[in-house]
Amino acid sequence: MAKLNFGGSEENVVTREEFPLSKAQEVLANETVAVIGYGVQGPGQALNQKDNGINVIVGQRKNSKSWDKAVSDGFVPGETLFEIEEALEKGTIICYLLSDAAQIELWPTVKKHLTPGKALYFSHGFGITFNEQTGIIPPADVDVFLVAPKGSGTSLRRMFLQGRGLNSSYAIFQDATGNAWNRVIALGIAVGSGYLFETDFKKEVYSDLTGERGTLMGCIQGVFAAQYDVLRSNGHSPSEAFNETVEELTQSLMPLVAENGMDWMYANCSTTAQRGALDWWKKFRDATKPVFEELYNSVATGKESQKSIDSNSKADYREKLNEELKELRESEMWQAGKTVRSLRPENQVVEA
Ligand SMILES: NC(=O)c1ccc[n+]([C@@H]2O[C@H](COP(=O)([O-])OP(=O)(O)OC[C@H]3O[C@@H](n4cnc5c(N)ncnc54)[C@H](O)[C@@H]3O)[C@@H](O)[C@H]2O)c1
Ligand SMILES: CC(C)(O)[C@@H](O)C(=O)O
Ligand SMILES: [Mg+2]
Ligand SMILES: [Mg+2]
Repeated sequence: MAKLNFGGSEENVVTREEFPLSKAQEVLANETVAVIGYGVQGPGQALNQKDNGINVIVGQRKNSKSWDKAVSDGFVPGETLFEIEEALEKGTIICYLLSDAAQIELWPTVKKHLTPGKALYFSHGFGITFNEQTGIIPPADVDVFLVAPKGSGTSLRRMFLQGRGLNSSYAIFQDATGNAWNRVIALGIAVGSGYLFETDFKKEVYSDLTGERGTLMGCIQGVFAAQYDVLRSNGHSPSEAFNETVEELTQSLMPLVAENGMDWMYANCSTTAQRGALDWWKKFRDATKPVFEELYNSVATGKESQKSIDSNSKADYREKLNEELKELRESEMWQAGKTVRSLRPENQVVEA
């Protein structure tokens, strides 16, 4: 395990150089990895493992869209694709990739199949950390660990196919076999992680819930909407407001920030932009910090996890979700975005 300096703090990370795929294949040679659930993470992790030569099977409800997707992705019913219980029985490592709320419902079934020496793998610290809400308490004689890709399952697969790798965190909650570290790192490499950084279950879920509600999705949509509204109410056209709020960020500036960092970005725009951005960033930090404190507190007190469990278990969950997504999709800002996206040259149909 390498110790790397992250802005002055030493942290443990595991790279592919240090733990190559050949080592992961060796560690997992006698294992059957059962990926339970084929939603967003399921396909990314199962397909990457399959392409990496790991003995992977999928457990999914029959007569579902996800079952059909698994078939069209190359998993074969009766050979590498099974009903959930059959996969649980066959698997020596159970990758529990149902939605966090569904994991509660299926837990008694999963527990039944966790015989001594097996491993229970998560991609989130949710079920274990909030066990008073989820009831997920594994038996003491199985390994329990997580690999949490820091991004969507869609990106995990795409980046794998491009020869790249998404970063993941890893954590061990229970080492019953004495081999949990090798198992979890091997899985982390096999699912296509670029590198792995160490965490624990509680830190993973607190940071993940904060991030997705914060800068990754909740906050960014709120900030987009605020700036777009101000531009629109001051007479700017939708195309101008969208380009200046979203399109330039995602298409031009963020890829450069990703490559070079924010100081480089500031240094490589006009002196006018530089001055303004330097003057304003602290004001935005100070304005949003209390909201982030409120958010973190809501995560740490278990309010966010409870809300997510409650809403997910309602019968009209999908219907309500679709209504809320429709509100976003049909907002003027994202309708303008649809037109803007269609105008990107790579999205234009070129006539011969
Ligand atoms: N979505 C992501 O990109 C992402 C990223 C990092 C970590 N995670 C974590 O990975 C895990 C899986 O998340 P996901 O987003 O892939 O899940 P998901 O919401 O896509 O659901 C996964 C599967 O659960 C099945 N399912 C739902 N309810 C069920 C039930 N009652 N009984 C049986 N099957 C049921 C669905 O058919 C689906 O195949 C979660 O712990 C999540 O927090 C997800
Ligand atoms: C992809 C995300 C937002 O990082 C993940 O945490 C999720 O829950 O889907
Ligand atoms: Mg998450
Ligand atoms: Mg996340």
